[in-house]
Amino acid sequence: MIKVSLNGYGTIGKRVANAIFLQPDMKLIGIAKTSPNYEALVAQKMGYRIFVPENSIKSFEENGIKIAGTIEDMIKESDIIVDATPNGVGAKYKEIYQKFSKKAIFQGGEKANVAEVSFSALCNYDEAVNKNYIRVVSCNTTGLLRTICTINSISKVEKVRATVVRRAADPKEVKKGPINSLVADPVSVPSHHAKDVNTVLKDLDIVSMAVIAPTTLMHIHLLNITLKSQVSKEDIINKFLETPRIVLVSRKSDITSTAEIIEVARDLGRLRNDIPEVVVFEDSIYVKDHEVFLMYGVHQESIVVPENIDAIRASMNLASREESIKMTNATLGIRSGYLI
Ligand SMILES: NC(=O)C1=CN([C@@H]2O[C@H](COP(=O)(O)OP(=O)(O)OC[C@H]3O[C@@H](n4cnc5c(N)ncnc54)[C@H](O)[C@@H]3O)[C@@H](O)[C@H]2O)C=CC1
Ligand SMILES: O=C(OP(=O)(O)O)[C@H](O)COP(=O)(O)O
Repeated sequence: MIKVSLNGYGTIGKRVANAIFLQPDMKLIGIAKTSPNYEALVAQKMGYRIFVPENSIKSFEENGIKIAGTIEDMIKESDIIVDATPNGVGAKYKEIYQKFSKKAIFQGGEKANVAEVSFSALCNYDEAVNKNYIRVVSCNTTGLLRTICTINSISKVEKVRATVVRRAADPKEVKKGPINSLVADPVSVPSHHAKDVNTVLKDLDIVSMAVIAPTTLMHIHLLNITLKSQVSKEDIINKFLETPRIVLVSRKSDITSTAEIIEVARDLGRLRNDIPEVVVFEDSIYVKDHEVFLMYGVHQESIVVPENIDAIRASMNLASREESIKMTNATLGIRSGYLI
């Protein structure tokens, strides 16, 4: 059993901790938090061991939270740490991981150079095998890479033009906006998403533009992909249907929005309404000569969760790409085919 700990128990961290807990080849050592807020109280209720900075022990204990030790204690006890702390904080923690010769998985908010490799399981699992420091790319980049690498397996992708409609905030974030505007973010082109895709697919011709929309549920991507050879709409649909971590919504289900996708997750009783799969609108797939157009939704809070689990296996060389993806999907209930 590989000993794994989770530093930064927020939107991503709480989901990855739960996923680690469910893996048959991993043991969750504990989670680290800095503030004794509701997330720490829930973690305690879940039965996780909680580690905190030395100077915060008193404030946690005053809030009725039992402490298992300091964050350094947790790091020392682990073989590998998943760092899901806020953007830039992971890079500071890297010094501590290095000090104790521990491997670490970072998130997409960190700069690419924090790690030896940026990671997307379907695209470059093998490149990450045995690496000490791996960065799971951001939610939007994970959605882009999963889709592009899948289409590339039926015909070589020569060019991608992507428009990313970003959710403004996660549902729990009370201070973020906008509430009454679409914001070009970044206003400059290309947005950082194309650059981030190039950390994995280094030679791909990709340009992305992004706007932020006042919604919390999901991102939506509008893609225009140029292929080397023409493929049919059916070829693409069939490939998506057999690909793990991609699901389709069809005209039959009458789903045309992120709200309805999340409602299906609620109705299915999925934990936290999570949909780690890329959700492709089947009717948006359109082929014109060598060009493919499509739209899909990305559930920002959960799409990177299976990638983190596979990144741990790659780093520890625990399983092949196929074995790891299969085990992760089975334990987390991640599907292929139609969402409903
Ligand atoms: N929220 C999202 O939609 C996605 C976020 N990411 C990336 O995941 C990373 C984490 O983002 P979120 O989970 O959204 O952030 P978050 O703010 O929800 O969670 C961060 C957690 O880290 C804790 N923390 C803060 N400083 C700390 C420290 N010094 N030591 C230990 N814990 C500390 C906070 O208390 C909080 O619980 C970022 O790199 C982000 O870019 C990636 C994909 C999607
Ligand atoms: O990494 C993300 O988005 P991004 O790929 O658009 O930068 C996550 O959704 C976090 O974005 P945030 O920095 O707006 O919280």
